[in-house]
Amino acid sequence: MTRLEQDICLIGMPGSGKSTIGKLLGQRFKVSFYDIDRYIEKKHQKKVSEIYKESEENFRVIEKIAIKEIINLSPRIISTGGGTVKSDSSMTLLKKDRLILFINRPIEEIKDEIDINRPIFSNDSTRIYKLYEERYPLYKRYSDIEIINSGDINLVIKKIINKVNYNLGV
Ligand SMILES: Nc1ncnc2c1ncn2[C@@H]1O[C@H](COP(=O)(O)OP(=O)(O)O)[C@@H](O)[C@H]1O
Ligand SMILES: O=C(O)C1=C[C@@H](OP(=O)(O)O)[C@@H](O)[C@H](O)C1
Ligand SMILES: [Mg+2]
Repeated sequence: MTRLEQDICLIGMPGSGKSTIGKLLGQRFKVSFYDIDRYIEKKHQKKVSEIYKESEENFRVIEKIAIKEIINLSPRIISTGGGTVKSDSSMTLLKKDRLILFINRPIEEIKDEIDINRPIFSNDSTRIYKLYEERYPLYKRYSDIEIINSGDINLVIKKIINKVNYNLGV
């Protein structure tokens, strides 16, 4: 497949690989890619972790405005932040005309890699398990396809392309 037949949005836990995979898919298909967090950082000239630390509520408002602006730019691929699924109205905007992929990376692999000092984990490495429990139903609810992200990321990209094609009957 040389063309990406369907616009895509990636959801999943923090550290699951959404930003990395979104960028790789954009390069693979030579299509436009936006990462919501990077867009927010450019727009506000501030780290998302700082905005989030000041107030999650305010961050979710900023995030929803960013989603509206990004959608107007008609990107083919969008990577969300791990908590975007907490806002039903944000997900309704993203779900329209887009295939939603749940990037599910084994928690142990996420835990081994990420900095637990991220504000979302409040310096507590066990917090990620609780977060996964809380959010898993949301990732399932909003996704069309689940992708296990484990092992060679290039093989994961291939798996995504195959699953997207299969889903579209291509
Ligand atoms: N399959 C994989 N193999 C090795 N490292 C991975 C894999 N998937 C993601 N990563 C790494 O995990 C880290 C978090 O990825 P990132 O794309 O920032 O996740 P997210 O945007 O979901 O928070 C990055 O360092 C990335 O390179
Ligand atoms: O899970 C969350 O609530 C968050 C995840 C982060 O994005 P990543 O999933 O890309 O790390 C970022 O949007 C913000 O710090 C909040
Ligand atoms: Mg990210």
